[in-house]
Order: sequence, then C-alpha cells, then structure tokens
Amino acid sequence: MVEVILHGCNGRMGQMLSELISKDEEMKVVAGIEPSGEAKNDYPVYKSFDELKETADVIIDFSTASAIDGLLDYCEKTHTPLVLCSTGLSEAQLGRVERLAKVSAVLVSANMSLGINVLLKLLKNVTKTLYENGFDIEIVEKHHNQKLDAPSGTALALADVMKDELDDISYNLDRSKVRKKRERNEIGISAVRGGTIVGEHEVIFAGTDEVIEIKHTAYSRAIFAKGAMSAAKFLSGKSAGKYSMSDVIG
Ligand SMILES: NC(=O)C1=CN([C@@H]2O[C@H](COP(=O)(O)OP(=O)(O)OC[C@H]3O[C@@H](n4cnc5c(N)ncnc54)[C@H](OP(=O)(O)O)[C@@H]3O)[C@@H](O)[C@H]2O)C=CC1
Ligand SMILES: O=C(O)C1=N[C@H](C(=O)O)C[C@H](O)C1
Repeated sequence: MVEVILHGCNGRMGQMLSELISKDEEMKVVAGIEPSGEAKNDYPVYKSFDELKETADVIIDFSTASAIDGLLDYCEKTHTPLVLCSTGLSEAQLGRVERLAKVSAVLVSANMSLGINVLLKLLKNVTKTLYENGFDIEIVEKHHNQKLDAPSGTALALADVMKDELDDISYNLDRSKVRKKRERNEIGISAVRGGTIVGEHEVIFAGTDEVIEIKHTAYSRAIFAKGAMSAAKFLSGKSAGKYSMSDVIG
C-alpha cells in the first residue's frame, strides 16, 4: 500500500485525486495539507506541515507557487519522495528542487497526462528537421479563467524540449510591446484564458505554403490525476534523484 500526503488537497486537482485514490486498492491518502484545514474527505487535513502528525511514502503536490517553499522545507527535512505538479515556480524554487533531488527522490512534471508526455517525445524527433527547413514555431495554450500562471507550465515544457534541439532560441510571450516582424529564432507562446477549459496545447509549425498543427486537449482532470498516481507508485521507495514522467511511461 502506497501512503500519500496530498498538498493542496481541497483544490480542483486535490479533490480529483482524493476521489480516484479512494477507488485504488494500492494507494491511500493518509493526510492533506490545505490553508483552511477543512477536511472534505475521509483523511485529516492540516493547515501546514508544522501541524502534520502522519508520515507517508510520497507527497503529491497540486497547490500553488507560493506554497512550494513550505513543501520543500518539509521534504528537505524528512526526505519524503515528492511528485511536484504545481506550475509557475520561480527560478529560486526550481534551484531548490535541483538541490533537493541530490538528497531525496523528486519527480517534476508540468503535465502528468500520457498524451502531453508522448507529444514531448514526438517534438524531440521532428523539431530540428522542420526548423532547419524554414518552419516557424508557435505555441497556443488555453485554460480556464481561474488559472494563476501564464503561459502554462506545459507550454513552457513544450517550448523547452524544442529549444534543446535547436541553437539560440528565445521565447516571445508578448508581441504587443514592439512593432516589428517576428524573429526567425523565436518560439511565440500565446495564452488564452476563459470559462472552464481544462487545458489545450497546440504546437504550430508554419512553413512556406504548408502548416503542421499538433494539438492536445484535456477533456477531464482525471488524466492528470491518473498520471500523478502512477508517478507516486513509481517514486515510492526510490533513491535520491530528479525523475520525470518519461521515467514512469518508459
Ligand atoms: N502537472 C500537471 O499535470 C498539472 C498541474 N496543475 C497545476 O497544479 C496547481 C493546482 O491546480 P488546481 O488544482 O487547478 O488549483 P486550485 O487553485 O484548484 O488548487 C490549489 C489548492 O492549493 C491550496 N493551497 C494554497 N496555498 C497552500 C499552501 N500553503 N499549502 C497547501 N495548499 C495550499 C489552495 O487553497 P486556497 O484556495 O485556499 O488558496 C487550493 O485549494 C497549479 O499550479 C496548476 O497549474 C494543474 C493540473 C495539472
Ligand atoms: O492549471 C491548470 O489547470 C493546468 N496547469 C498545468 C500547466 O500549467 O501546464 C497543466 C494543465 O494544462 C492544467
């Protein structure tokens, strides 16, 4: 049985995970962390790690950037394996994650869905050929009107995987500031926010007289929760290191 602490347990993702884990015979939520301290499920909820009584095999985090320092303090102290899913982290927080991975198991992924992780692999294979043959690269992402960070962590991860295949690429997040043509070596990233859109990511390769558009649509948060559960089972008992969803999916 993999015992889990849910960080951000009462949020959209926290509640989806609570529901799916309650139906899984190999996993159990032993406690949640949430600023209200309100218990909505059959496990105790604490306002912070300072109050936490239980220990667990792994922590799953779906909270918010401002909550990550407290989470990292706890993981540095206890070396509890961490599945880190929140997006919009600062450079300083990302540096702390790198240091934590030297002493404890950490899996970081801006998107836990199978589809996006397969898309990341696909982009590794096609980007260089298309770019070197003159295709411009743009990303458009769409999310619900409650999302705090923009662009999405997934859009940045998609851009990063393409940047790694190319030389000297920069990101353009806002074309409204300067009146000029796009640079050849930029990846444009545009964010749309509205309604209850769960998550859409489209990568556009625009060439001369032809365009390739590769789009992933999340129709339910269950895809992220299922990925996080697989990641937690994978990470439980693992030695120190920084892991990714490609380690889980293979
Ligand atoms: N990697 C992935 O696959 C995915 C990542 N995400 C990311 O996960 C995060 C959460 O998304 P979502 O569930 O939609 O967001 P929600 O806002 O619905 O949930 C976040 C929860 O975290 C709580 N929280 C705030 N501060 C703390 C704290 N100090 N300690 C513990 N909990 C805290 C919030 O409480 P309160 O409301 O009181 O502030 C809220 O209940 C976002 O960063 C999102 O981008 C989302 C989906 C998929
Ligand atoms: O906030 C969300 O909802 C989501 N956030 C992640 C991101 O920023 O990429 C993943 C998913 O698209 C949903």
